[in-house]
Amino acid sequence: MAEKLLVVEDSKAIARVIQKIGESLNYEVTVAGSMAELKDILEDNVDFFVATIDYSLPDAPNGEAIEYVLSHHIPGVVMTGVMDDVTRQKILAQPVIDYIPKENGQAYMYLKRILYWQRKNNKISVLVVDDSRSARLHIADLLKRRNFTVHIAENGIEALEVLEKHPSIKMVVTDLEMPEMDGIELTNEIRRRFNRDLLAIIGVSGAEYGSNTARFIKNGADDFLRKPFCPEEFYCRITQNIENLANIEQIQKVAFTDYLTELPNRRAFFQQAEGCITRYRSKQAEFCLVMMDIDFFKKVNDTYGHNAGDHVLKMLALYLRKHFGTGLIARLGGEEFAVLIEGQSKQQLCAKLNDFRKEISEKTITYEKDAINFTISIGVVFNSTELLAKQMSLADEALYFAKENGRNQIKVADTL
Ligand SMILES: Nc1nc2c(ncn2[C@@H]2O[C@H](COP(=O)(O)OP(=O)(O)OP(=O)(O)O)[C@@H](O)[C@H]2O)c(=O)[nH]1
Repeated sequence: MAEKLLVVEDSKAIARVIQKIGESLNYEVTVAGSMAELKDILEDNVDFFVATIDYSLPDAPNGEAIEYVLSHHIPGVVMTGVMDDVTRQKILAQPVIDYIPKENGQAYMYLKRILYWQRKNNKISVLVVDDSRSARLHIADLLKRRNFTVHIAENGIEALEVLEKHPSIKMVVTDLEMPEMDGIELTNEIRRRFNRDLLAIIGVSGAEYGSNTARFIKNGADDFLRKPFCPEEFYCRITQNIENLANIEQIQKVAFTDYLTELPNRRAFFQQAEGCITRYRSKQAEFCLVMMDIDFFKKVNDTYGHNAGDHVLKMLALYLRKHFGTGLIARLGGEEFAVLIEGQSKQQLCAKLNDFRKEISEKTITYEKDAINFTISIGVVFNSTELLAKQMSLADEALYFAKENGRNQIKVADTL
């Protein structure tokens, strides 16, 4: 079910922009154009995930709507055209998610980022490390407003223990001066265990120690906040670092995934196969490395078109997932796939592969008005102690032999 976004805004044009932003993020949007409308809406329904609140409404000109929305336990982002410092302080004294001056189009881009992350953040854990209880609670409170899952620690040693227990932690916000182990030592220790792709570190320290910014960064921190900091700066840095991690994750996903079938690609297969084989060997399991190729695939493309060919590749990937999902499957390129699986015995693995080959040969794939039949050839090497590249070349030779021998069959490398 879609989360609900409440837009409190008297300008119809701005409300429409925010509504569009909300809908593009799959929020179900309700608009209140005045304080009176807001009261009516919240009388019947307080089930809103988040609200955007215009500071000045015709019937509530001094931010009254903010307190009203927050009193219904609805987290709110304040949008305002009033830019003076007194208003800003008044807004930030309340537990709002953020405060956005409606200066230009960037304000709406920033709002979109907030609304996007507000839904994702509850799956992201952040560790706050500070020996001062009040500082810890303040940072934890700011993070909870943004929906993060928060862990806390009083010093570096405790922080390492918490990190060990909660591998889901993606970000550490650490103070500098702490007993037992300070923030710089902690940053150093964390970087020995987690690289920057997996975990971000933000160092925090008092204004009088200017050089600490560089010390934190040189020791592996990603960012730095000087105390006392304002909530807006804190949120900007947190969001920026979370977005960096998400971008790296996305780039890695793209680099290791086949775009068409969404199976792991050749790079991913080479990266993961050695580890799989080592695991199979250490538990003395029977295993095999399989190279698989669609027969006369060019004919499928020539007869039914390239899109139909793509559909066949996607369907084969689905069947591979269904049959060999517990192993490692990859599309190596074109119409060639690799599978690494363990089983009870060579016979059982052979039977499994043969059942798969047979099922594919009997299946009819429909694409638009066409019914497409195709077969696959398989080359396999069992329990090989050779290096991965050699195992792949042995399975490939067996595959070539299966093709030469008439296709739609399995050849085992050591029977060549
Ligand atoms: N639709 C589609 N076709 C692809 C893709 N990648 C490679 N191909 C096609 O796969 C075909 C492979 O042809 P061949 O190497 O001659 O092999 P084949 O026709 O399967 O014949 P054998 O392997 O000898 O049985 C070529 O026509 C490629 O254009 C893809 O992503 N989508």
